[in-house]
Amino acid sequence: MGCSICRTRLNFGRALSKVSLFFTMLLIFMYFFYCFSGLCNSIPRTQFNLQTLTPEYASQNELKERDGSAVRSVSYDEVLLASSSIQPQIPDSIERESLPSNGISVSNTFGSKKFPQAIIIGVKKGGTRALLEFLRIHPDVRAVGAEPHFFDRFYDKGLEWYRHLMPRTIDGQITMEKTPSYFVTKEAPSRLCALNCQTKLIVVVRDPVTRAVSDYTQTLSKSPGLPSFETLVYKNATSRTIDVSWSAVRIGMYAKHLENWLQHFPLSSFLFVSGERLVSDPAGEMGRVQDFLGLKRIVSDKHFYFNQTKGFPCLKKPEGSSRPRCLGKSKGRTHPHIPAEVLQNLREFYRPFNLRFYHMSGQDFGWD
Ligand SMILES: Nc1ncnc2c1ncn2[C@@H]1O[C@H](COP(=O)(O)OS(=O)(=O)O)[C@@H](OP(=O)(O)O)[C@H]1O
Repeated sequence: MGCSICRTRLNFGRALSKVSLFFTMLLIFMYFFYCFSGLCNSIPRTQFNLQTLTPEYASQNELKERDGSAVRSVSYDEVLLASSSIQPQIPDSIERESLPSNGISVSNTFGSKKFPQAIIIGVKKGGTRALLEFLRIHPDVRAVGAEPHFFDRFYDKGLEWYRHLMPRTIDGQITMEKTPSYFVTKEAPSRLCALNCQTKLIVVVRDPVTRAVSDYTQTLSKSPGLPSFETLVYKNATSRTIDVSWSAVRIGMYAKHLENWLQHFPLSSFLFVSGERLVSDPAGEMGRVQDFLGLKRIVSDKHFYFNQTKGFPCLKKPEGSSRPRCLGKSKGRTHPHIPAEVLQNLREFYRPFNLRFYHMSGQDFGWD
């Protein structure tokens, strides 16, 4: 009798441990299922800097390049994806000055990753970084710091790859990105329209002559042996025919590129921001941008001061920082001297394109 009670207890104990083992296994299985379906990403995450992995801590607000290798902030997402099969190539064009000035990345741990509702699609060297950084002060704007280059270089990586690059947003916040090369990419408008034809498009335009020189200055800074501007700008030096195959020239033919976009998007989808006014009156231009995006006018003249040394407007309090900050050294560079006659030739070349662009956009930018 006593023994049968013992046996019953023993069997009950065994059954209990089997049941608890079963539930433990079930819990582990559910956890892995939850993670593999991507839901783990909603767990509050930390962000850290590669700086913490490097012996020397970069104390400056912008990321530094040391011995040619960039030290840059890496989000948890980037590390997560780098170890997975879908690797987001962090574009070379990643803007090092896009980080908060304390060097610590601030991550939104709530909300979800959505496709952008608004994109700064161009133009290269127009002032796109300044615009994005100014917009990021707005509490209802969340933007990717780097240029995703999805609709030009990385389209084959697929939409989920693209969405994953986006920051999390909560209701009422808009997701944004900037990739200036979209404006001149033939396939970009149809690809973007296939995703969302309601996307708001912002184009920062600047005098195409100055833009071309700025573009050349950037290339020269990377390749000091580059031929002179005047060598590259002419297809035929004797006849002084402008070489439209040179990207520094081609990008400035705004009317041509806009025509391509207008095949897929109505004019009302666009806001053209003056690159010149973004420097002379940043608050005024930001007012227009906020209205276009349906945002409350929060970014105002209170946020800017003119830095005499830099020669550009800078932010009193950039996103994630309480200290004033200007854009990095690669923004607002001194341009090399170009003979006045060459600039004049280029100005004449652009005139018909500019006039057509003013007509198409309904705005006179006064470049002529
Ligand atoms: N606030 C402020 N600070 C610094 N620079 C400013 C600012 N606003 C506009 N700009 C102008 O932005 C030009 C660079 O344009 P982008 O940011 O579009 O360049 S890029 O395409 O992302 O490389 C850059 O061109 P360069 O002057 O040739 O360097 C600037 O003239």
